[in-house]
Amino acid sequence: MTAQAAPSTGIEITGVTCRFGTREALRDVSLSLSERRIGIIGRNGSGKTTLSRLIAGLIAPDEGDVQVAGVGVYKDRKAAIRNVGILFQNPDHQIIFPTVEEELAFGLRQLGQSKAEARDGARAMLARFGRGEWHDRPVDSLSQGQRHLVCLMAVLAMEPRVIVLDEPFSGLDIPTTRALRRHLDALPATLIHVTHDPAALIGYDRAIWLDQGRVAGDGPVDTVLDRYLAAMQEAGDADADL
Ligand SMILES: Nc1ncnc2c1ncn2[C@@H]1O[C@H](COP(=O)(O)OP(=O)(O)OP(=O)(O)O)[C@@H](O)[C@H]1O
Repeated sequence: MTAQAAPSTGIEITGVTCRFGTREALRDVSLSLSERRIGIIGRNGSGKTTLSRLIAGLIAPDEGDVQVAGVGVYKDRKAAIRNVGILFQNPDHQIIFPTVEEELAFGLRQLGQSKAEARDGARAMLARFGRGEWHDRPVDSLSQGQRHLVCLMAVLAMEPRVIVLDEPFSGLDIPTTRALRRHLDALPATLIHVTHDPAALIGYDRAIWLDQGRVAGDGPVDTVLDRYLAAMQEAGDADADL
């Protein structure tokens, strides 16, 4: 019997252009991502969130193709939720249920778990972050940072192969950030981490710098960050794009 080739676990982005009206958020981007820890940096409006949403299959490219582990993530949503989880920048764009436990259990139900399994899975995840008492808390009663943590726990509970994190530490206090960072570092999943903070990418395998919808830098973190920070210094305050 011949050994079968292992299925691809990588992310293949091929010739992707993404427009909003006449604005090109991404232009002809091709990336083959197989590293476990990948950072995406760039200025406001450079296309980072658009790229994250494409990888998670939440939007379709106008041109080109996005595959994760061999799955067309926009076309095959059922397979995509097993392959990719995304943490949005704003928790209120993600949360749909009134209580914390329901929010965490929802994703597990989507994966085919029974009600009881999903409830147990949700409670186990809350316990892992020392937030067991949150299970019946109305989401409305939590702070923005706490709601962000709920979203992250919901993604982690589903154990996707790839986790896309859009500014995962925004709004979290220092102990929670540290606990989260430790937890993320230990995960076997591939992490795609969108950030404005170069320090968040220390120890990462690869950094991608987006500028005006194109890849301006791609390679080892130190090299890409050096070039990115030099360019930001050069741009200076006068060019702040608000
Ligand atoms: N839904 C939308 N409708 C119209 N334009 C959009 C939409 N989403 C993004 N854009 C535009 O696409 C470009 C890229 O936006 P994107 O949100 O991907 O940037 P970003 O790098 O994530 O920015 P930030 O760091 O500010 O979050 C911007 O010019 C933005 O105005």
